[in-house]
Amino acid sequence: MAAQVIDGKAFAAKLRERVGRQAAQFEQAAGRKAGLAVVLVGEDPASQVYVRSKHKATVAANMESFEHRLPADAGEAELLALVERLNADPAVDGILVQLPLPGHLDEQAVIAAISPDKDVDGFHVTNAGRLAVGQSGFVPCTPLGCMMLLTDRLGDLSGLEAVVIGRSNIVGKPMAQLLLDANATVTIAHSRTKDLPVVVRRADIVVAAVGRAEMVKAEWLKPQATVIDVGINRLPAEPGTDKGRLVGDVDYAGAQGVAAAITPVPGGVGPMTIAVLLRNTLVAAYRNEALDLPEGAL
Ligand SMILES: NC(=O)C1=CN([C@@H]2O[C@H](COP(=O)(O)OP(=O)(O)OC[C@H]3O[C@@H](n4cnc5c(N)ncnc54)[C@H](OP(=O)(O)O)[C@@H]3O)[C@@H](O)[C@H]2O)C=CC1
Ligand SMILES: Nc1nc(=O)c2c([nH]1)NC[C@@H]1CN(c3ccc(C(=O)N[C@@H](CCC(=O)O)C(=O)O)cc3)C=[N+]21
Repeated sequence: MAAQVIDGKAFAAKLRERVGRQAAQFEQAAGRKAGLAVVLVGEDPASQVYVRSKHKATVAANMESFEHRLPADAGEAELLALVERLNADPAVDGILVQLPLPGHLDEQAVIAAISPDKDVDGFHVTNAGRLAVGQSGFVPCTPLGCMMLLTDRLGDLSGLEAVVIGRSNIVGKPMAQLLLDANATVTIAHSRTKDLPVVVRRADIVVAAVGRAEMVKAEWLKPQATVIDVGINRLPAEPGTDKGRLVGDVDYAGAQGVAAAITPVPGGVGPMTIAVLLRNTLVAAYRNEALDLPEGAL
């Protein structure tokens, strides 16, 4: 039987709608809209696409969107000064500095400059630490979105074997942390893992966050596994076309014959990331105004 397709796009649309309704209520209560500032340094085309879709989604969810573009050769002092201004701006609840930054800029220093209470990406060490010790803070959008899809599908994850492939600070590590908090038995695999197919084979839940097109093969999967494919890889354009198609880190077609359920690329995790960003921004807005988020809101 073919695997079920986990429709992240539809799930994300519902989440954005809920956030939009709550954002309208926030505006009533606070006398202003919740605000998200996005900072883009340079002209990376993929980043420009993301930033544009974040802007549209923010406005559609009844929030204010502030876009700041700096040239690719902007100095670190200039970027840090902008972050400081956004930290101090009461109209800004959330700050996102689009990554990757051009090579001459120190990403860690820039992230460290963002106020943890406005760090809706959840990348600041304060928020990473809060996640690690179980305090409430901001959780990175992509892993939180993956968890929403998993718990929606599987309910209680207690005792399930989860394998996360990838250990980045923005996806793999926080993903593993969330799965652990949900009482899964968690393994983190990475480029030094000796026998990845064998490790993946024991997983009831596979989260692939590697950045290698179709690396995870159908034969690696345990039958009836649930597969969350975070990877976004653009294949080279076919002759006669201008853009290559997007694929994930998992051999999607093959996995469909083995897995119980799988997220597609596009239309899986990607749309969830943006929806959770809006959710985090609204949570930040309620906190910044010291208002209580309505019970069971999001
Ligand atoms: N859908 C979405 O919203 C988002 C999608 N992404 C996508 O997710 C993917 C991962 O992103 P990100 O975490 O930032 O990537 P990074 O490049 O920071 O991390 C990749 C991880 O994969 C591991 N890895 C690399 N090669 C192998 C291999 N052959 N076998 C096993 N593990 C390997 C690396 O191991 P090691 O640590 O040993 O080097 C590393 O931990 C990318 O495709 C990215 O575009 C990212 C963010 C959001
Ligand atoms: N500070 C920061 N925070 C991020 O959250 C962040 C970042 N920097 N840098 C880049 C990555 C990547 N990322 C994605 C968001 C949405 C889609 C998305 O919506 N993807 C669509 C397809 C989009 C397309 O067609 O290109 C989909 O999968 O259906 C993908 C990837 C956020 N990131």
